[in-house]
Amino acid sequence: MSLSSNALPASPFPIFTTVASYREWREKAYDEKKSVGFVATMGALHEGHLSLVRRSLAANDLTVLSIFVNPAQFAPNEDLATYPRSLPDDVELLSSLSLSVDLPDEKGISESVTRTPSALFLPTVSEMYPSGISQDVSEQKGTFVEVKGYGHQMEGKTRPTFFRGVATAVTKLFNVIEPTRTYFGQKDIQQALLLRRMTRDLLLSHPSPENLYIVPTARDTISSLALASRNAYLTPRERDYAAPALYDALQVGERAWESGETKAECVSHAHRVISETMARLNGIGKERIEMQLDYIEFNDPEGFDVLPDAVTLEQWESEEGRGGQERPIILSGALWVGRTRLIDNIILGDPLRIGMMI
Ligand SMILES: Nc1ncnc2c1ncn2[C@@H]1O[C@H](COP(=O)(O)OP(=O)(O)OP(=O)(O)O)[C@@H](O)[C@H]1O
Ligand SMILES: CC(C)(CO)[C@@H](O)C(=O)[O-]
Ligand code: BAL
Repeated sequence: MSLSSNALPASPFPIFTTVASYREWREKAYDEKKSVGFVATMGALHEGHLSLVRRSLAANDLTVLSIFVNPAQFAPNEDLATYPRSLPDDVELLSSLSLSVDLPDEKGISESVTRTPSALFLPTVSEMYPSGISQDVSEQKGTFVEVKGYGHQMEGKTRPTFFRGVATAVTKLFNVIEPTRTYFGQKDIQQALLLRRMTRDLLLSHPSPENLYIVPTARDTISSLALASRNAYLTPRERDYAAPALYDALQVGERAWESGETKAECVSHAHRVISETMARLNGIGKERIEMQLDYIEFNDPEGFDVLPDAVTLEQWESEEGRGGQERPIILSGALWVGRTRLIDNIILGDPLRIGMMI
């Protein structure tokens, strides 16, 4: 797809489709000693994305978003072709976003300043992959980034090439945007933690690992369903009655964990929530909703190792259980509802210990 500037929606902020044009703008920000916050997205923006943008507006002079549906993170059998794309709506949403921030003026007196998104980076596939890109890893040529040992568990078990695609695209985005700070969502917790590790391993300075922030999951105010672009695939009945079962199941697992049950028991309680929802929704005479649980699991946030079945909260909190470190646990799951794959997670323990914002 090529993007000519007259195909772009009108916008109060510049939209850069080339690396060169963005870099000119970034150079000016360096000259003016302005900090740049960055939010990477695949578009079809929703309140979850906006919560990341607000965090960036609060802490940075300038805020840049990217919208890029990255082919390398979609396996050949996944939904690259149908992924929701809504650029005019996205630009409209961003155009109406502003945040009032109290800043000291030259005399140190606090004054209120209104910040709005500063720029959108909207590259084409060929701009991002000058050597070309195939979704089939065996056919790929060129340079790729792999965070070895951290991308095969949890989401990587079902999507084995996903994190290689994400790490490659995000490395490129970081190289272009050169953010002072960057913001990722808890909804994709493995992605955020893996990318923080990548910034550390690659000795990146823009952003440095401590400037990669993880923002809590934004949820539907009524059903608590985690907001996601792919929720657009859900039918109203799937969205209202089936999809919320994933978070319900995780919450049941969380309560069982806190009451001292073993990991295996907690997982089994969570599974039961899904199977009972399926039975309730698909009773005689009801329009069928296909639901298929991919996984519900407890993982160590450090290396994403699966917790042993027999472990309990008491054991995890003991010196032996977690090697003397006060690490929380990721309780996460993935559920198919119709053609939509939903993911969600709860952090068991103190989220600050994995550097999450609150
Ligand atoms: N509900 C949410 N709360 C907080 N952050 C979110 C939420 N949804 C997405 N994000 C974050 O926004 C960034 C961009 O995500 P992306 O554009 O893939 O949207 P998405 O809603 O996660 O899409 P998908 O439906 O494909 O999972 C990621 O860092 C992601 O974790
Ligand atoms: C981080 C990301 C923009 C990389 O393509 C994507 O995985 C996403 O939106 O979560
Ligand atoms: N937010 C995750 C992007 C993906 O599933 O491809």
